[in-house]
Amino acid sequence: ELFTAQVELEPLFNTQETIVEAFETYLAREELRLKEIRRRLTPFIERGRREHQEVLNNPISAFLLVKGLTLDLDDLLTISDRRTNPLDLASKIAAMKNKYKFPSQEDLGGAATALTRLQETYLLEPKDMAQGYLYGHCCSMSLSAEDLFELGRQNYNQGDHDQTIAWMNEALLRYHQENQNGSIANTYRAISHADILEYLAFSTYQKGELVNAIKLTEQLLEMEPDHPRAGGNIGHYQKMITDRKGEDGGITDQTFTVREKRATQVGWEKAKYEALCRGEAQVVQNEAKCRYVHGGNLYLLLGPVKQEVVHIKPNIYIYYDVLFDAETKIIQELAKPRFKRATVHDHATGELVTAQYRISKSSWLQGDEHPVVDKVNRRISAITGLELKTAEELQVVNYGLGGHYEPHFDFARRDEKDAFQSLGTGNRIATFLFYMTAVEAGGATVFPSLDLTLWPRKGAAAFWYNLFEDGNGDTSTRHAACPVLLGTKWVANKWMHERGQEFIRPCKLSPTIVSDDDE
Ligand SMILES: O=C(O)CCC(=O)C(=O)O
Ligand SMILES: [Fe+2]
Repeated sequence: ELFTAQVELEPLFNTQETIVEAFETYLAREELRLKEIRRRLTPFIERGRREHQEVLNNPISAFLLVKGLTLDLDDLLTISDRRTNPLDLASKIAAMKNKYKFPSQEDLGGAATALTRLQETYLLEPKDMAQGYLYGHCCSMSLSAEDLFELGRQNYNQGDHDQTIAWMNEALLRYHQENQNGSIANTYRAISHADILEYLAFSTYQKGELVNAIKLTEQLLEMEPDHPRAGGNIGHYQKMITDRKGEDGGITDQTFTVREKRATQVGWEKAKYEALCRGEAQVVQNEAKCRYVHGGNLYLLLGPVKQEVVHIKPNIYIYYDVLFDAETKIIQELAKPRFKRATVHDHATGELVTAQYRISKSSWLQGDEHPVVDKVNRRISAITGLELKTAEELQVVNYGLGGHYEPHFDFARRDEKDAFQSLGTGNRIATFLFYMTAVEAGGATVFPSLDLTLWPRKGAAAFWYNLFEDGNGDTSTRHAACPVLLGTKWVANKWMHERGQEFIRPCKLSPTIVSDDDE
């Protein structure tokens, strides 16, 4: 899949350019062909304008009249019917499929899902998105009725009827606008008014709004009296209404706020996660403070780092300016050729699988493969004071379209089937997370139990312990990566493990939380 990492979409510009070239050639040839047809038709038109007797009186022009409607007509038809040009185009494009990257149906689905995810998380309106607006940011494009219809259809296929209705309503509006300003020739439309109405009616029915579903289906029937399904559907809906009589009119959701309604749909944690992604519901940390630290480390004495304590118990730190632009570039170049779609642990089987709730690509960089990786590793060790011998390799991540990672723990739970057992280094004691890019909008790291949102700052890093001192997982460290709304998000993870930290952070029997003074 290409949609799971932004960098993987870059080659599509090459593909697009070649497609444009192929069509330019096609158009130029077609234009020539049409011009030739017009040129050959001109004598017919001119003869028609002349005095008929005069044409007939001259044997040459009489001959031409006869030739025109025999030989010349055959030639005209042959040229009108010439298929070599479209066939050339088709075979050229078929050949391109082996040479260039093309997105798949799965990519199309993934890209549409991404838009839905962004819409839900950031409470975007389809009518704004239809104009290309995202969170007050706009761009020079807008969606056509066909585009909007396709988004509706993708949502329909995923069984999301609220979204289907929202997009189809926009499609309908745009359809009428386009018809009014004549911006599209009706003969070449890929969809009809009736197509949109059918989706609208059916999703409305799926939501249980039978009266509205009947109204919409009646409109459909008016447009297409022979529609194969409309008549039957109306009968079916009417029968359902009769059967339902006497029952309560159904649930109205008017008493709920948007957020409450969302919580009933997706659960408390996800609703909180989304709110934090929007920068809402954050608790301001009064005790938060900034300072320069060196922790007695020689390396840092040469240049202490700026530390901000953004949360206490559990302690979460942000370090500023701990990754330099030149290093970021090298790390990105090293990571790109080895990108693999990010996987998650399947609880039941212990296997690694891809999942909709984690959309990104990542690769692992070894300390000895480039001096920069080694230097960065040593810097993490110096900042955190932790032993890195037992740490995992540096994981470099690029998020995809609407890329995100839903709430999760970085540590393995006791019931999890050999998550890290094979490594023999114990559980993930701590997480060090570099932000390699700033994200234009969205893409925060959020902690739903802590009401905490961290906005990516280029060159900064977040750090926290995942385990209590007795080795038990600290469930309040559950966190998530919000969908990227605008811009690019790259991060790099370093997960430190328990082994090797015994003298640095000796384990205790009671689950005391590391406090700021413990370092
Ligand atoms: O990208 C982020 O903000 C968080 C990433 C994360 O939690 C992870 O990769 O485990
Ligand atoms: Fe994580």
